[in-house]
This record gives sequence, structure tokens and C-alpha cells, in this order.
Amino acid sequence: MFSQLKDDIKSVFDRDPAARSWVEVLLNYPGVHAIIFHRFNHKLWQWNLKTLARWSSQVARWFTGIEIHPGATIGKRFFIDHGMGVVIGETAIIGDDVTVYQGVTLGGTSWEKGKRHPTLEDGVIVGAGAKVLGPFTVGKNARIGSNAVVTKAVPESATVVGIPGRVVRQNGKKVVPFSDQQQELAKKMGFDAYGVADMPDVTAHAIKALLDHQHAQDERMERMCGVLKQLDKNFKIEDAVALKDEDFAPIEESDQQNIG
Ligand SMILES: CC(=O)SCCNC(=O)CCNC(=O)[C@H](O)C(C)(C)COP(=O)(O)OP(=O)(O)OC[C@H]1O[C@@H](n2cnc3c(N)ncnc32)[C@H](O)[C@@H]1OP(=O)(O)O
Ligand SMILES: N[C@@H](CO)C(=O)O
Repeated sequence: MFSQLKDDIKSVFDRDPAARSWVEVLLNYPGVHAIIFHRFNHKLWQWNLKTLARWSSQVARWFTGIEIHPGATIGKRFFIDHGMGVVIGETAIIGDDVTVYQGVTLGGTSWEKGKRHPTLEDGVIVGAGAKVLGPFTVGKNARIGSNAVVTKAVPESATVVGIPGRVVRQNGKKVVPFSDQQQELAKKMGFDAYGVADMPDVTAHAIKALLDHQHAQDERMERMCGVLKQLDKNFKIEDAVALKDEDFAPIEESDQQNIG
């Protein structure tokens, strides 16, 4: 537990340019105080001293403004910067090297018991004031922008911003935002519709399909005109446009072989 705490404190230097010395970090970082409390409270929870664990987590909240349920599972080198207003629910699972800022909630949307809080994989960053609500997974190294409200799974290495949260970057590449209609169409076409950087633009896809069809029709029409010209040397396309249904005689079998 002590080496884990040492790693927690060391991670502050990697992720906060304002951190200057161990003494300063130990004295002034509520996020550090909260994680020290939590490492201990989680042990109490696991030893089935649940009431004591919850009471101690409330003491920590009183000191730090950060509320971490003692049942929450938190990996190595967890860093809460500033911290005031952070709430982490009972069934939240947090991987290694995760960073959260003040005002973040890792919360639930259901009153059912069981898994109801999110899982944050390794390296996730959750910006100030963001709310991550529900029992889904935020993939490795994903970033959640400050004040976002996220209620759906987030792919690995994605950046999600806004309300409702939407993926704007994946692996550093810009993701074109899709309308609800485009997402529906994409689903019908068999593409994953949420936050996939390589997902094709379905509107462009539909326009291309129409143009391909038009091109094929033009070619067919040209071939038909060629055949008609062979049948009648004086044939002009303008005359063909003016023709009515009754002007067409049934096609002879020998002509049919030439068409198509
Ligand atoms: C005192 C203190 O400093 S407390 C610390 C407070 N700091 C935080 O909470 C940090 C949280 N970090 C963020 O919000 C960052 O902006 C991140 C993590 C989202 C940046 O992630 P990146 O993958 O680097 O994305 P990037 O900065 O390129 O932004 C992507 C797009 O989202 C927009 N964007 C970024 N953050 C947000 C946000 N919180 N809300 C809405 N849009 C946002 C950007 O303007 C950009 O738009 P564009 O594509 O039209 O240019
Ligand atoms: N502590 C971080 C965010 O406030 C910094 O100083 O940049």
C-alpha cells in the first residue's frame, strides 16, 4: 500500500506543472489526501468493515471536498487535481494512470443495485466538471473535455466533448460529426455509428452511389443509341426524346440480339 501511495504522489509531478516539492504536494493537494484516505478506506471495505469505511470516506470528504465511495476500485498512480466537488460512485472501476479534475462525477443513472458507475481504462483524463454517467467503459487513453456529459461508451484514444458527449478526435484525427439521420443510415449500412474516425461519410457515400448509377445509365443509353443508329441511319437523339409510346413497334427478335 505504501509503495502505491508513493506512486500516487509521484504522479502529481508528471501531471501538474505547478507541483514543486514533496512537502508542498503532501501539504496542499486535496487530491493526494483523498487518495491516501481511499487506499485505506478500500481496505476497510474489503475487510467487511463497511460502516467504518463509509464513515472514514465522509471524513475524507469533509477535509478534501472529494467524495470517493470506499467500494470504488482505483488503479495505480491516480491523480485528482484540485479536487473540490469530485464524486466517485461505489461500482466505479478506474485503471492505472487516470487523471481527473475538480467537479468530476463518475456516477450512475439507475437505482438498481449492481454495476451502475463507469469503468475508466488506463490513461483516461476527465476534464473539470465533466459527468460520466452509467455502467459503460471509457476506453484506454480517452480524454473527456471539461463540462462534457458522457452517457455512452467511449472508444480507446478518443476525445469526447459537449453535452451530450460526442467524439471529436480519435487517435488525434478529427472525427466529422454525424447527424442522427446519418448515424441511423450508417447503422443500416452496417457501419459502427458512434465515434469511429474511419467511418465513411454516409451522405457522400449515397451521392457516389447515385452518380455511379447515373453513369451506368448514360453508358447504357449511349449503347442503345448506337444500336438504333445502326438500324436507322437518320436517327437523331432529339427525335427519340419526342417519341410517344405508340410510335414504338414491337422489337424483332433479330434486333433484340443487337441491343444490350
Ligand atoms: C486551474 C486549472 O487549470 S484546472 C484544470 C482544468 N483543465 C481541464 O479540465 C482539462 C480538460 N481538458 C480538456 O477539456 C481538453 O480540451 C481536452 C482533453 C478535451 C483536449 O483533448 P484533445 O484530444 O487534445 O482535443 P483538442 O484540444 O484538439 O480539441 C478537439 C476539439 O474539441 C474542442 N474542445 C476541447 N475541449 C472542449 C470542451 N471542454 N468543450 C467543448 N469543446 C471542446 C476544441 O476546441 C477542438 O475543436 P475543433 O476540432 O473545432 O478545433
Ligand atoms: N494544476 C494544473 C491545472 O490547474 C496546472 O497548474 O496547470
